[in-house]
Amino acid sequence: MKTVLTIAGSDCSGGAGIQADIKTITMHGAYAMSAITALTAQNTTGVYGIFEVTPEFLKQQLDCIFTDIFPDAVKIGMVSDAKLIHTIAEALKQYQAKKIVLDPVMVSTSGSKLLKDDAADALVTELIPLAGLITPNIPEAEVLTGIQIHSAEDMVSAAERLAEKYLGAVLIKGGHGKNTANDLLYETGKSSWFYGERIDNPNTHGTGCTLSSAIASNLAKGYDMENSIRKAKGYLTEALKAGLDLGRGDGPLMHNYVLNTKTEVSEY
Ligand SMILES: Nc1ncnc2c1ncn2[C@@H]1O[C@H](COP(=O)(O)OP(=O)(O)O)[C@@H](O)[C@H]1O
Ligand SMILES: Cc1ncc(COP(=O)(O)O)c(N)n1
Repeated sequence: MKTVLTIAGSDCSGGAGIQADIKTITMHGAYAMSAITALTAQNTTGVYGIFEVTPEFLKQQLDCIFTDIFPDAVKIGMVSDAKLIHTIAEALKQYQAKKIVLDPVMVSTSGSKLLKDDAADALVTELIPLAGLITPNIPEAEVLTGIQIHSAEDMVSAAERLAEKYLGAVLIKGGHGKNTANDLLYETGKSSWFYGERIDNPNTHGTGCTLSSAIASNLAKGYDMENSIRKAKGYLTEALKAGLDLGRGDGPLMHNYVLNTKTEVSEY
């Protein structure tokens, strides 16, 4: 069985963060492990509290994982603090972690800051260079490049700018566009579009977390970058299309939509 580690924050309401990642990795038939950077008190209406772990405890979690069940791929999500970012970067180098997908989480869909102001530099200088793929959404790509993105051409310019700075591949997600949901991959000087049908569903809590952990799962299973993204986008689109409607705000995806006909283990 392939193994995937997610290093991210916990979302007690189950739609984003560690919980979305574990559901996604499990639905991909891989073994999910987690190193938790922070507990968040949040639900579909907003983020109400963040309780970070200490750098020492994060390192302890990473040591336990890497010295026992080595992950075939690693996904990194919310890491709000510079010291925690540093701890992760050092551990990934120490254990020579492979296939690192980094979702540079900055602000939640509900509008809360998930990255401290003084941590953005550490993310850029310490963690992004270790990633094989980074997956910024449009507002995150704007912060990372200083380019205002209003069109598909702007997405290409931003991806080129990011690729000049970092060695890895860049996927700019287009979910924040109005009528489209097209994502752009820029890898070794070449750009490829992943066209997605825009689904009329306001319940998009955790889309970014889900996409990046699906990509990490596919990479762990041995697919190349392009196929890993194509398959991940297919999974995400179906999970959104399934039309789950939970909570009073921006609800979660149906990660287990493939079980549509048999919804409980007891039915097998
Ligand atoms: N309404 C939608 N219909 C179809 N795909 C969507 C929709 N909203 C987001 N996506 C897709 O979800 C993924 C995450 O994108 P995005 O929402 O931009 O990231 P984030 O969750 O990090 O803000 C991308 O593949 C994007 O194209
Ligand atoms: C712990 C955690 N990690 C990431 C997100 C971002 O997800 P989204 O952009 O869909 O709100 C979140 N809300 N919570």
